[in-house]
Amino acid sequence: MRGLAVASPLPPAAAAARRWPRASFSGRETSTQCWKYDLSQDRSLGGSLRIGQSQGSLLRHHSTNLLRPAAGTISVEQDDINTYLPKGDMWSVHKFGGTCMGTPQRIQSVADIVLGDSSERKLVIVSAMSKVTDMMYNLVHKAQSRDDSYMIALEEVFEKHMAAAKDLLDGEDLASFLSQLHSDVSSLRAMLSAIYIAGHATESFSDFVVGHGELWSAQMLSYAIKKSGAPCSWMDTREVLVVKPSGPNQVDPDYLESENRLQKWFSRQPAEIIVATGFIASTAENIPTTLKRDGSDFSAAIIGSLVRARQVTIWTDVDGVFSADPRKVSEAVILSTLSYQEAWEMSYFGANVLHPRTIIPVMKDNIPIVIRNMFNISAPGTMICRQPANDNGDLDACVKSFATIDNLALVNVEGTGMAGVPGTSSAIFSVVKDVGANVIMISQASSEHSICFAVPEKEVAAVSAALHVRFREALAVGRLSKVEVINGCSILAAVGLRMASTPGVSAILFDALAKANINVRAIAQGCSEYNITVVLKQEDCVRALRAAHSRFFLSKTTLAVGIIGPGLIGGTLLNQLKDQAAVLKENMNIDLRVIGITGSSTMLLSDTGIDLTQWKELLRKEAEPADLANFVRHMSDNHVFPNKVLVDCTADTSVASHYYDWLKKGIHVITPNKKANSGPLDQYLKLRTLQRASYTHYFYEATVGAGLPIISTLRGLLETGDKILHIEGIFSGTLSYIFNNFEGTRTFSDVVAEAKEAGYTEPDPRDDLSGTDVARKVIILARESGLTLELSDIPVKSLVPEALASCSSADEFMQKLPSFDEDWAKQRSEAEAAGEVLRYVGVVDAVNQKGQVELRRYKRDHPFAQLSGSDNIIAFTTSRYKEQPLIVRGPGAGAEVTAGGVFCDILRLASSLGAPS
Ligand SMILES: NC(=O)c1ccc[n+]([C@@H]2O[C@H](COP(=O)([O-])OP(=O)(O)OC[C@H]3O[C@@H](n4cnc5c(N)ncnc54)[C@H](O)[C@@H]3O)[C@@H](O)[C@H]2O)c1
Ligand SMILES: N[C@@H](CCO)C(=O)O
Ligand code: NA
Repeated sequence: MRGLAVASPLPPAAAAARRWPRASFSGRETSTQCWKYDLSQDRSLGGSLRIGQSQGSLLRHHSTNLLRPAAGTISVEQDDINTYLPKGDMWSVHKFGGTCMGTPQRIQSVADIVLGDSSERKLVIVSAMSKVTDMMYNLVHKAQSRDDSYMIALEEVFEKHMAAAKDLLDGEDLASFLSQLHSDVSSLRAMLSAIYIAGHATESFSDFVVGHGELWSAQMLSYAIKKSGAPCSWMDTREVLVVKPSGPNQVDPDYLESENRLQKWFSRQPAEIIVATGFIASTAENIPTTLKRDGSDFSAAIIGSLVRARQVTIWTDVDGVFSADPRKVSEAVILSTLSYQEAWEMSYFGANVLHPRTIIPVMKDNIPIVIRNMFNISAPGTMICRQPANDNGDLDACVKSFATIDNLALVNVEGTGMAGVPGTSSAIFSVVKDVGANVIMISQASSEHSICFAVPEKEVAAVSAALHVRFREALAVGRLSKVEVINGCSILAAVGLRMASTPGVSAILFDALAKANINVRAIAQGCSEYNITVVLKQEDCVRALRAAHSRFFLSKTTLAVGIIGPGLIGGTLLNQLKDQAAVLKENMNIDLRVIGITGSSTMLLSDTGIDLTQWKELLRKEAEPADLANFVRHMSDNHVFPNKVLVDCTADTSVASHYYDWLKKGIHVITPNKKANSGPLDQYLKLRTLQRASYTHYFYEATVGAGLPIISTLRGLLETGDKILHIEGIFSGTLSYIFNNFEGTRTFSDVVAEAKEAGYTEPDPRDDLSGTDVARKVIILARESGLTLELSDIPVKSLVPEALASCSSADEFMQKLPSFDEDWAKQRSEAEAAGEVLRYVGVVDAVNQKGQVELRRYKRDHPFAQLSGSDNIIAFTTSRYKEQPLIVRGPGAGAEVTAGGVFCDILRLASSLGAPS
């Protein structure tokens, strides 16, 4: 049918003029998905013709038909029409809403957009100027409530349009518009006066009044377009668009009648550009009415369908349809395409998409709708069509968007008496219907022991009460065990057409939720699989939305970081994060935001991320008194980021004692602090058990060997089934440095001071010299290997002279240390005389379940004697590495390498949260 016009040898304008008076369609949606063109009414056509489905016959018959018309019916497969129709002379339909028509300048811009469209024929649907529809409803309201200020209000309406017209038009156009405006306002005055007298307005009176906004805006725009010399008519759609009521505040178009009327209209006014009124229509009896809610979009879709438009463009003030509410998800993106069903689903969830009703008329004709921003013409907008062309088959791309609904309650009806008993769900939902509550989602497991559904929270009390009444007996005898209400719920829905045919989508969704530590209360997925709906706690909803969105969308794996202890390691880490953040974002899609830094006296908090180029200064100037509880609350209350990590860069036992609670709250923990893993065994085991049982991560690579891969190497051995026999090494960067450099040229105390200066020592160097730091590392590795040892089980040879153990500060210790230099010089020379060196080593004896820390002497050719700087060396002897141990060696202390090790843990966390590897 559309092919008739397409293959026409006539010039386009003439073809269109001929087409419409003669085009009459019937039986358009047949069961065989055929389109039929009824030529019987077309007197210029004679005979009978049926068009086949192959390209050749289609085209041949088309041209035959046009050159030598025949009467009868043409049926063409829908797909053929799409394939063979050239787009050239088809209609382009545009719709401009009230905001687009808000001022004379905007109306002029609308005219420019229409003129810039190179389609041969354009039909432009407009709403009333912004606020005018409300003004018109207000007139009616005032008149029927006997408020005679309706006269002044009508005057304001008049003034507004007159002013706009004077700005926009001139000469004869202006005169004729104003004369029409005058005459319309007079009839409105008469109508409103009648309403005032009656104290009542019928729906059609009201519709008559209200529809004038569109009549005026359409006329103004058509004059504005004509001013540029383009042929343009305006159409009062009440003359063509016939609708019938189909429910409260709802109408259905009468396509056949509307089409007939449209043809007649075209036969009278075959212009290339037509500006038509949105929103208004008439009944079959020619009584003015409106299309009710979302009226103008609906008008555009119906008219788009009537003229078989190439495309319907809905102009608005946003760049298109977002992948999620941009107020909640800052990385939401504009979708380039959506299928009709996806748009449908999304509009249900309140996304700023078209009302589902609007989509129906164009959907049946496969006419694409494009949503575009009139204030940003460069944005291509979102195209809603049958099967988006750019669906490239990516797993991630099959979810198009996420939406949420808040303020819901779940009702759970449970009991063994439900299974296999037909009618239970019918009974439940008829109660819900009687209460008038709206069921948002339903879920029933196939065991049939429970059925749950979500309703708006404000309706749940009535639903619950009614269910208790209805099932009183069943509850009393135990056939039902409970009717339970769970308040404070939200729905998160993932929408996407290709979820249907793509395995793994729900796995990704639930994985993202699990990793954000979000509990899912109920799940529903319709058979259409356009939508997976999960019910969760309302307080988790935005976080869930962000977690799911960032997992599917491309956008970054976002991780909010809280740094505790911005000292040497913490401070170096902050600087490394500053330098690397942009690269990570660009190359790895990882978005790290430090949202808090706390030292022991002050803390700095931010909801969206601290500017790391000046964190030191900010911490000095804008900080508040430090309070660890508030700091942690700031992290856990933050709903901007789905994933959070606390990085403990202190050496504090009390900070470490909180890890368990933080992990419980779903906050990941990363630390170079050895206190937790080398503290009391029971607490350590509790922590590890929690870590294993949750999706919350606890990483501590830098606790042993700083940035060297010690923990990860050990884990790799264990997890692949190797057996640890023995771990031996130099675990202290400080002591390594000291004995590597204590070669007779400098005193022992000087070398210790150098190690401290180089940042190798613990905050208190006695922790290093006493062997405690090494013992802690031995314990950490021993426990990691499965040994259940306490720190006190490790015999430690302390290098701290007894007399200095009681020094009150690290400084005092450093001052008094030189008095022991002689003793040290002696020990060193004795070893040297024997061709040996001093080395401080730690041992994990897994076979005998023991650990040990001591100062040993090694021959000069021993690998432990070959170290330099702050090198650590760790030798793993295992079942697989039995003859030759696996050795890891390198600098094992120092700010950069340690902070680097902590940073590595942060990235390990990001990657386990879904960042690319
Ligand atoms: N220096 C290294 O080479 C190295 C290597 C591996 C591991 N580590 C570990 O890294 C951690 C930090 O070492 P560092 O050398 O940076 O020490 P540091 O003394 O320079 O820094 C510690 C910071 O933590 C702050 N702090 C202490 N208690 C706090 C509390 N309760 N709340 C908030 N802040 C607190 C301090 O004010 C200081 O700013 C230690 O656990 C250490 O064992 C250090
Ligand atoms: N003080 C420690 C830091 C690394 O844990 C050392 O010297 O090894
Ligand atoms: Na390490």
